Amino acid sequence: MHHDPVHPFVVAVDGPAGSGKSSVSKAVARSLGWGFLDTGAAYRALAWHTVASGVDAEDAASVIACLDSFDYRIGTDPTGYAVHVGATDVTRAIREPGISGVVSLVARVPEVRTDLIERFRAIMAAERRGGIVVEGRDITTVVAPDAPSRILLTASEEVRMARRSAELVGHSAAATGAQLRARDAADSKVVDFMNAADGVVTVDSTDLDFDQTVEAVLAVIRDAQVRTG
Ligand SMILES: Nc1ncnc2c1ncn2[C@@H]1O[C@H](COP(=O)(O)OP(=O)(O)OP(=O)(O)O)[C@@H](O)[C@H]1O
Ligand SMILES: Nc1ccn([C@@H]2O[C@H](COP(=O)(O)O)[C@@H](O)[C@H]2O)c(=O)n1
Repeated sequence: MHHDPVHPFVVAVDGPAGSGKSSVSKAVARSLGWGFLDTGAAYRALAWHTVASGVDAEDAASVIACLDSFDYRIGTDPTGYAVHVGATDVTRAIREPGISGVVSLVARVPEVRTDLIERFRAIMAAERRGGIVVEGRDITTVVAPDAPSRILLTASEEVRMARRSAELVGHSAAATGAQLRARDAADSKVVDFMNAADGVVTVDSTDLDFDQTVEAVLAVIRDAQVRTG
């Protein structure tokens, strides 16, 4: 398959919670001078919007109704990444455990997925840098199954829980770990991001530090660039 120079080179990255998808993908995009799209941020922003609208995230019909007023914007610049819903900057608020605790309820609704996937594809098509690193749960399989480089970024559950706990100061490690595990269990019912689909390269960062993981992902991308000409 040859890469079309008119369109950005798409790197699709999937993996479980806390595997390093967003931090590693952002660093990879920065190093290549490419764009970066965090699709989980959109599901989180919609969860934030439903909560802010007083909607029960368990009620799929009300969540679907929220899509009409979901004015979500995200940049693809890996050095200046921000998420807005309307005029509100929700970049930090969407990382709070309260949102992590309800986001899977929103993400399991098929109409939500169809709507957001359309938005992701429009953002990818509008990218004017040479490439874009897109990360989430179903990027390698549903959003961009034809991407020239597709990666499953994983790490043992123990390591992922430890990394996430180190990040969330002031929250109990046990509660953080339980939430991560519960989110993976709920999300796995919707898409398979624990097993690499055909043609997807696994990068396991359990025994790698951050820089080594970024380098391993860059090596996979370089191989794909050689393969696709
Ligand atoms: N190889 C690594 N070595 C050490 N720390 C890492 C490594 N990869 C990621 N991290 C750290 O692990 C934490 C979780 O990473 P990140 O938020 O990027 O994961 P994620 O997969 O996007 O998670 P989520 O799906 O929950 O949003 C961050 O603090 C990040 O800096
Ligand atoms: N492609 C995706 C990306 C994310 N989700 C859902 O959003 C949640 C938050 O994602 P993070 O990457 O920020 O952890 C995640 O738990 C999923 O519920 C998704 O369904 N598909």
